[in-house]
Amino acid sequence: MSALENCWSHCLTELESRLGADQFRIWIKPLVAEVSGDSLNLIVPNQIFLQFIRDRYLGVIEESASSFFEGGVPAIALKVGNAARKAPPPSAAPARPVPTPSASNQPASVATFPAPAPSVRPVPPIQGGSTHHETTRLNPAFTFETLVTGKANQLARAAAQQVAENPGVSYNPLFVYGGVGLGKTHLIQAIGNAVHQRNPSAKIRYIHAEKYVADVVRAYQHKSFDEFKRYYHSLDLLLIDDIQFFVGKDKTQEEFFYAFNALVEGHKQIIITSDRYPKEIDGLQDRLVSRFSWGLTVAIEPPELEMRVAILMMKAERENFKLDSTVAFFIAKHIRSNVRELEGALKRVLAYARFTNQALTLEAAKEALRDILASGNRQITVENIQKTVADFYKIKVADMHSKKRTRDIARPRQIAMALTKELTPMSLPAIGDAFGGRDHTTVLHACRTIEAQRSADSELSHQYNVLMQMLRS
Ligand SMILES: Nc1ncnc2c1ncn2[C@@H]1O[C@H](COP(=O)(O)OP(=O)(O)OP(=O)(O)O)[C@@H](O)[C@H]1O
Repeated sequence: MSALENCWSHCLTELESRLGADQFRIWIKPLVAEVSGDSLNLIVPNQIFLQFIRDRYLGVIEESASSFFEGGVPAIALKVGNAARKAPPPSAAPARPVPTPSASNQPASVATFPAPAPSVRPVPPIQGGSTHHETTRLNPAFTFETLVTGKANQLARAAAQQVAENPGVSYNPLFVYGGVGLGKTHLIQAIGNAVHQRNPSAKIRYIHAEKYVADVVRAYQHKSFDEFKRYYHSLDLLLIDDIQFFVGKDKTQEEFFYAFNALVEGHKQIIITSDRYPKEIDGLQDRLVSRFSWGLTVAIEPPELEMRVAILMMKAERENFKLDSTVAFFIAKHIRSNVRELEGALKRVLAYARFTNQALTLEAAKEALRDILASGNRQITVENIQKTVADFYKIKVADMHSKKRTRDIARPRQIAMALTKELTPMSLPAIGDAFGGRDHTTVLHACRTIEAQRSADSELSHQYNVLMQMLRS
């Protein structure tokens, strides 16, 4: 093996550990290395891939190569081509296999309270109780292995993994928040599946908040609160999804408060999700909100382009479909709102290709997604942005044009200006006009202020992302 071949071998090993298995498999593994004189040519499948590698990964590839040569960087050229793939060098770590159902991936049996549906097999009632308890399952597909990681969810995932390894010890409660379809349920069920796998006898309960409310109502009607309490207070892990559904349900909040205290005191783990940061959930009792911040609160943001492509590639792979990166980019560029929509678009494209019995080309994907793209291409207007932001911050649309400068009005107005700059082709003076005849320097100042504050203030950054998601969906 030549020095350059050895160097590429070294880069592969180093890049896999630096970038993580998902990014490595999607972006680095498809590169085919060829030595040409003193230069290392990396052959990529197409032009878009080339641009992406050049913009995002060439820097790290060069760093890695330079560490092999102890400082000197070999010439590395990116080229589009169809080079036959060589066998991977011996030191290159294999790509992570696609998880298949196995003992590690089996659904957890989870007790539920009380009987949710007659179709589910009943198991004997717990001692003294009059209500039937039944088994339900966590979704076996929602595991850490099938969750693609990116900037948008890496913190949440790291926290979730810690909690899965040490439930009741590290962060209690773990509170995960983020917009619709961004993987909150997937993440918390991954914790449930991991805990079950380590400890099959752990008493785990996943419940949607709406169902918990219904359980409280039923316990109330059947005067079976004692049993209700005994059941919930005896769990080892309680996963409760979409807690914003507790708003305005005082009796539910009270019961949950008792369950929360009993579980945390007993070092049993609670994991909660919501579409909002706890303090933003109007109508939730203060004592609950303050308890939610006892542990760790983490956000899941909408995935960036690269992560959306990785999700598409992974989902297609699981369906035994090799998705061309050009097609994956095309879908990911156009479907930006959330992962559920991304999955829907991919299913459509795959079904179309199977149904029409044709290869999954870019043309086929465009055809399959024609109506989604047509509706998604609608223009985002400044009026729409002003209304969405005003509703979100509970101020009047008129305040977007007014001269008021109090912070609770000036901040949303600045956010709306920054969003208008980002989401519409309007010029700074035109934006100034639309915001009560302000000068273009005021708009520029607003955009810069919001940009700086987004990097410094994670809460503001989250709000900005949520607004962006609302406007684009
Ligand atoms: N990072 C990811 N990697 C792989 N799949 C993902 C990822 N994020 C979300 N998904 C998939 O997207 C779909 C929607 O995710 P999920 O139901 O967990 O979202 P959610 O945030 O709980 O939505 P909602 O707010 O509507 O309850 C699921 O099929 C999930 O597997």
